[in-house]
Amino acid sequence: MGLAGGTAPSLRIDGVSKSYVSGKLALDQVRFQARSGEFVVLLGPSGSGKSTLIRLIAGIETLDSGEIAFDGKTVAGGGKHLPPEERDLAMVFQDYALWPHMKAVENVAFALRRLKMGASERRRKALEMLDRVGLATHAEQYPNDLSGGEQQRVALARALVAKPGLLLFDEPLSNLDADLRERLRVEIASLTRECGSTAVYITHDQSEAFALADKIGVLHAGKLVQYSTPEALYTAPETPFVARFTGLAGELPGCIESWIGDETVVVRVGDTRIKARAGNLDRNKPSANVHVLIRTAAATLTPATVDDHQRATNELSGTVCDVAFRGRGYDHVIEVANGHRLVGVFGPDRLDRGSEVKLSLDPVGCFAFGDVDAGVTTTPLVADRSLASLSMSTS
Ligand SMILES: Nc1ncnc2c1ncn2[C@@H]1O[C@H](COP(=O)(O)OP(=O)(O)OP(=O)(O)O)[C@@H](O)[C@H]1O
Repeated sequence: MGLAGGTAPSLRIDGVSKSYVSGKLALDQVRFQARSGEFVVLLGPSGSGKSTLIRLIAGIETLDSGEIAFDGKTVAGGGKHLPPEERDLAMVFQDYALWPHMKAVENVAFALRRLKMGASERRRKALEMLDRVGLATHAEQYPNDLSGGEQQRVALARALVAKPGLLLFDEPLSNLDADLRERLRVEIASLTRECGSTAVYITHDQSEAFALADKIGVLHAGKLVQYSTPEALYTAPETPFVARFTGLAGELPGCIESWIGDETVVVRVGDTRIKARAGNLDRNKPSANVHVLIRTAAATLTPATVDDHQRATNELSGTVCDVAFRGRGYDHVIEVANGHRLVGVFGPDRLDRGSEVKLSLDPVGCFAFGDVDAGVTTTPLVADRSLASLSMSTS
């Protein structure tokens, strides 16, 4: 059975704000567009407004101001609010949300109830869809007799069976263990793309976001702080928050020594110089003290040699503090100048704790930011191993 259904709508979110009765401003002037068939991931920490935004798109919540349009037609805003059942969408929830009194096949067939087809046709399509998600043999079981991963597959089949124009995913993998997450993530990606639907997927997991997205929107305290391709987000984060939330080895304080053009600075850090992309800096507004934020993938590790006292630009010396086996190689924690640490520094060989090393930093993965938040740490908020292998040559 081919999955491609009707036409997938483009999606426009325009200046959308939402506050709750508590007075809490959950979304503040959020604006982005998705093309027909695009897979958008909204990434942000807990409380950043992800669920609120996806619920507004679904029509489960009403917005305060702004507009949501599918294919240029307003579904919410300006006094209009189309109910969820009139939006040609399906949603996959974190907690599966299956009907406990219905068998798997009945849960899936239920999504076809509004279409003009007989019960046997609905059942046939539901069985086909369960087969597509690998659950043909579980069709007659009730949700309570299925594992979490199986229940989420039923929920995925239910979302896909009516071939909706828009698919919404509310952290669908967060209740599953690591191995299952990875397998189901791949299935979600391939089935959604085969279906041709426009998709909006929310998560706080950056590796999931990078693996799935055509576009990633990063939410921070109700604001969409960056909306771009995964490659652009990784190589050109616009704020320290975005850089930190998408995986850093660490941050080193320094001061600007010179500019190269308008986009690159040379920062003096201890006894070395680091060439870095000028994050939020403006060469016309001097900002002497900055932090260099360093991607894990930007750091290449080699054992120190006797002539290493001559430091080239973007080379640091350090000491291995910790080493962890990661299958394909090893992640190291390296202490560099003034006790600052870089974590998740990948190398094919184990370098023992206490050994002296040389770090070469690719300028493409180094970002100089002024005005970084107070209380800046050298430990990234997120240091995801799976991103350590991302190439820095995507810019
Ligand atoms: N029903 C509600 N009533 C009052 N405040 C709410 C309600 N729902 C969410 N909020 C608040 O709005 C803000 C955004 O919440 P939201 O659930 O959208 O964030 P989130 O990024 O999805 O977080 P999480 O990942 O923890 O679900 C939070 O500060 C939250 O406390």
